[in-house]
Amino acid sequence: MSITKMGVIGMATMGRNIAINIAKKGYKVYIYNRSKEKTNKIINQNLYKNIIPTYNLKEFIKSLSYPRIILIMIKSGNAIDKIIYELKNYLIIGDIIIDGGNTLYLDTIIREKYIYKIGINFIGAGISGGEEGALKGPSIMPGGNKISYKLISQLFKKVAAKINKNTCIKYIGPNGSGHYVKMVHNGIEYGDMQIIAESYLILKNILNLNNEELATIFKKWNKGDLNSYLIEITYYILRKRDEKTGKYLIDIILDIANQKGTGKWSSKNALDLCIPLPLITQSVFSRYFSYLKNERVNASKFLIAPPKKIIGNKISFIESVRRALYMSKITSYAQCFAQLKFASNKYFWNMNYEEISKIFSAGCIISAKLLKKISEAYNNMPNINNLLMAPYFQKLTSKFQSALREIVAFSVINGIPIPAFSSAINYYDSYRSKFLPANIIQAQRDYFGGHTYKRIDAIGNFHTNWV
Ligand SMILES: NC(=O)C1=CN([C@@H]2O[C@H](COP(=O)(O)OP(=O)(O)OC[C@H]3O[C@@H](n4cnc5c(N)ncnc54)[C@H](OP(=O)(O)O)[C@@H]3O)[C@@H](O)[C@H]2O)C=CC1
Ligand SMILES: O=C(CO)[C@H](O)[C@H](O)COP(=O)(O)O
Repeated sequence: MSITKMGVIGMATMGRNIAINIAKKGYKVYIYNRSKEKTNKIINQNLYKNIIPTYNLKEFIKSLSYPRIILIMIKSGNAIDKIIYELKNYLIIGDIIIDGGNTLYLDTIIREKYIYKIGINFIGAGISGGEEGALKGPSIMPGGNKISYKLISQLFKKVAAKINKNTCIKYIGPNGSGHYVKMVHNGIEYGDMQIIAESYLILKNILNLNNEELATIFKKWNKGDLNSYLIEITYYILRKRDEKTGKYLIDIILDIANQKGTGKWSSKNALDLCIPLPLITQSVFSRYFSYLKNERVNASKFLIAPPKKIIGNKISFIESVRRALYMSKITSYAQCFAQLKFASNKYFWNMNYEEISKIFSAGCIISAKLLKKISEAYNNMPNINNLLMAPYFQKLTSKFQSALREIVAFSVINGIPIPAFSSAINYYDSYRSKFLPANIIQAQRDYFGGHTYKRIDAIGNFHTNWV
């Protein structure tokens, strides 16, 4: 069946730009937004004749042909339930609703079940790329009923980002799997942003570099292994001047990092699954630390910093920071892909990690050169438990670990907070540890609570009368 038209609900940043993107590909796009101002704004821009405004849901649905394909791009949470509740009055068996927002995968699992029961197909699609990606080609992670996905796949392949011969969309799996992958994508995004921020802090505080010098370093890094969207925009951010004052904008931006919460979802999920995700969790906590601005300012007057140690060779220090950043990035992706694997097994999603790394390769916030190495690693070893064990990453981390150790130690000695960098080396060391001191913890649990322990020389649970 050939699709020629579809509907988009929600004309804020993402919905508007995806609607334009779809229209550019020659489809008729009927748009609807709760408040009419956003709809009128896009129409007044006179962009494409095949973007057609509608002002209530009834009119919106009537404009579409069967099966009606409706992409919802609105604020996640209750708003999605409300809109589905209204839509359900007008939809018939076989119509397709796609939730393209940042929805919690657990909500998608519930909604898919409910909507499927009434005969409507539901796809929970993670979409990444921000404003620019939505317009030029985002990375799309669809989950849900595979037959419905097949109906919309041709259209969405035209909309998605392309890199080399790869189109950044692939069916992920049933029910909430697409939104789960988007959640993990955002966890990676939090980690990447935090380790870039820590690199900036180390270089700024230890080497006293100015914004132009810092920008030059990021520009150079972007030409090598660290090549990524986030490193690229950091270069532009560091050079941007404030229109009002003429000063560097970065020096005027308050050091409080906000969040909508998807990074927190990743961390909470890892805690629920009982799997380690320290770098992402430290990145979430770092945003929480940033909120304590007044307390931090006050504490800085009373809690003494250590005396500054001077570094020897500036050039080799910068190279160590680059290696520390790359090593941290690798451990971060290793943690997050291990999280995907654990969840995929638990929920029977049968995820393909090679394909997922390819979807992340362009159009999204975490697009990076490293993802090519990750997809190659999964191509060679599809069932590997942890990316650190892939021969390429074994070799690379054994070479780069000393730089990360050096930078973490030097930052700690100088009193520079680097929670994500230090969690990266701790993850690496914990993962490669044949022995961890959990025997002490287990003995303590048995001592105070009779919780029993296992022995290395016998099978079963044992309890000791410790006193
Ligand atoms: N911004 C980004 O960079 C990215 C966002 N996303 C996700 O995509 C989705 C859309 O994001 P974005 O475009 O930024 O928009 P926002 O998340 O800022 O949401 C604003 C839109 O939601 C609509 N809305 C809010 N509540 C309701 C409701 N109860 N009923 C109907 N409509 C409602 C608003 O309508 P009204 O104008 O009437 O208020 C408006 O169109 C979100 O889930 C977001 O998390 C995903 C990737 C990137
Ligand atoms: O999904 C996104 C990109 O992939 C959004 O930009 C996301 O909302 C940013 O997350 P937060 O507001 O929590 O920093």
